[in-house]
Amino acid sequence: MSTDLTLLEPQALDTKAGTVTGKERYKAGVLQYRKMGYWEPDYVPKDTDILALFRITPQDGVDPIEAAAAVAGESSTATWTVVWTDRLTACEKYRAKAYRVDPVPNQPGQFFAYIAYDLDLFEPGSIANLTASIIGNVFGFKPLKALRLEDMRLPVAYVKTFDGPPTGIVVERERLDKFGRPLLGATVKPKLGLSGRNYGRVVYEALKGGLDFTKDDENINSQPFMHWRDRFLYCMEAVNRAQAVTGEVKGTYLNVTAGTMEDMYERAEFAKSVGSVIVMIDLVIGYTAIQSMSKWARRNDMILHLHRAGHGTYTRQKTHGVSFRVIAKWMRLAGVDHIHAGTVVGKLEGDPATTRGYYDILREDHVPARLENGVFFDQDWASLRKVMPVASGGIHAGQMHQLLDYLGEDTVLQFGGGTIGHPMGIQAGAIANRVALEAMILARNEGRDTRVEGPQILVDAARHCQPLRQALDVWKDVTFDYASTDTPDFVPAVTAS
Ligand SMILES: O=C(COP(=O)(O)O)[C@H](O)[C@H](O)COP(=O)(O)O
Ligand SMILES: [Mg+2]
Repeated sequence: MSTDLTLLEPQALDTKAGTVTGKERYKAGVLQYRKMGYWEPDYVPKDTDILALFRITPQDGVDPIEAAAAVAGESSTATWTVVWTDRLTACEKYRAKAYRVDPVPNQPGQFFAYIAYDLDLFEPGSIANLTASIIGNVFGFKPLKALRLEDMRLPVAYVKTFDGPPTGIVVERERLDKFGRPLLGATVKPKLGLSGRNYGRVVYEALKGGLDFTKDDENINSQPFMHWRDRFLYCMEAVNRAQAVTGEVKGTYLNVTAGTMEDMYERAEFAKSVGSVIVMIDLVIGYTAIQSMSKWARRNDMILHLHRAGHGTYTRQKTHGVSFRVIAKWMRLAGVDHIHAGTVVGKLEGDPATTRGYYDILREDHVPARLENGVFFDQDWASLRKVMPVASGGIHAGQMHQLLDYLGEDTVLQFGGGTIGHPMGIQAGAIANRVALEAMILARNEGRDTRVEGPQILVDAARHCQPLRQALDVWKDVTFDYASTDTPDFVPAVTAS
């Protein structure tokens, strides 16, 4: 299997260093970025450098090396013209350095540009500060048709300036007393419109039927049909009753997303005061708000669930925006305990190889570069806690073997429609999911090949479980087989042995 970028065909790029030195360097006027020192092909990144890999699509006629140097310049110290005030600073150190440009395989006009940033350019422990440089002005830069941040290497020295997830996978499992299997959840549906009391009924039935969690949808906050306080009270009544009848720890992610930090803190404090073990926020609240909520969750021993609402606007298209693998890294730093990371088989974007990369980033302590999963850099997390990936969006019991196979054990499998839409009702929907999961885990632990035997294992389990039988019947033909937009650029090379 080949993961070496140097195997790429060299292209006719003029890669030689072109930095202007001496008196000419600081003469007033405009100088190419590569001549200003933002292209250093011989640069060897330091262990403490932050590295970024951009996919650049230069305008027609723009030299890719100059485009890469411009990205380095505009995302660090440069402006469009020479400024003599550079000389009042340690400018050689502070300049970001584009040090490598490769053509993207099979994508004429696109290039991978590697850029190194000195650690001193960034405030410790602030995603807002990091992103203001790395995805700041540079995304509107005219000489580029398009720009995408594909990956980052965050040095240990930087990782250590963040607290990371307040709870993490290990402690979450201990608090919930649930081991050896994925957790099961459901998003309450319909997304909008239920009153507090009806909403609480859905939560109760789903939890009593065997799910571990239910959750608010991303757009449920405090609307006229159900104010947040009503929802929190009815949900916690449901949680407490379900815990009493099942003897299991249960939770419901109460979405505290609101228009201001003050409102979010008020809602989170209330969730805590009525006994919730978990609160939820949406990605759209912004990086600083996420970090604030993470600190709150850490202080209050709460699990923090993040719904990645909005990410598709900038993660999905391969030539533009920010890859979700980078968002996943930022969110592990920022400190969330759960994050939606894709299902592969469900209704939303999720190529298997690319999704695997996200899951590794969230769950491993050391993530090696694996180009076939879209991971370009080794990433050492230096014992930062692990984030539980959440698989959610158009999944049902009939896919249980695939979910386990693709996503592994440390995950939350969330069936919204796939619980609440069950023909026998919500509790039956939950039973179907729990029985399907337990049957699959048992088969796996017995050493069976669940990837191959999965459908039969489900059919066998359904013989003794009418809710599972009905779930398999109703949803058996439901698949979402569409082409993925966000696929890796490298495939493993098959080598003869
Ligand atoms: O409400 C749902 C899923 O409902 P259902 O289970 O009924 O489809 C979630 O908002 C999406 O999963 C988000 O997507 P992602 O997890 O990819 O961010
Ligand atoms: Mg939703």
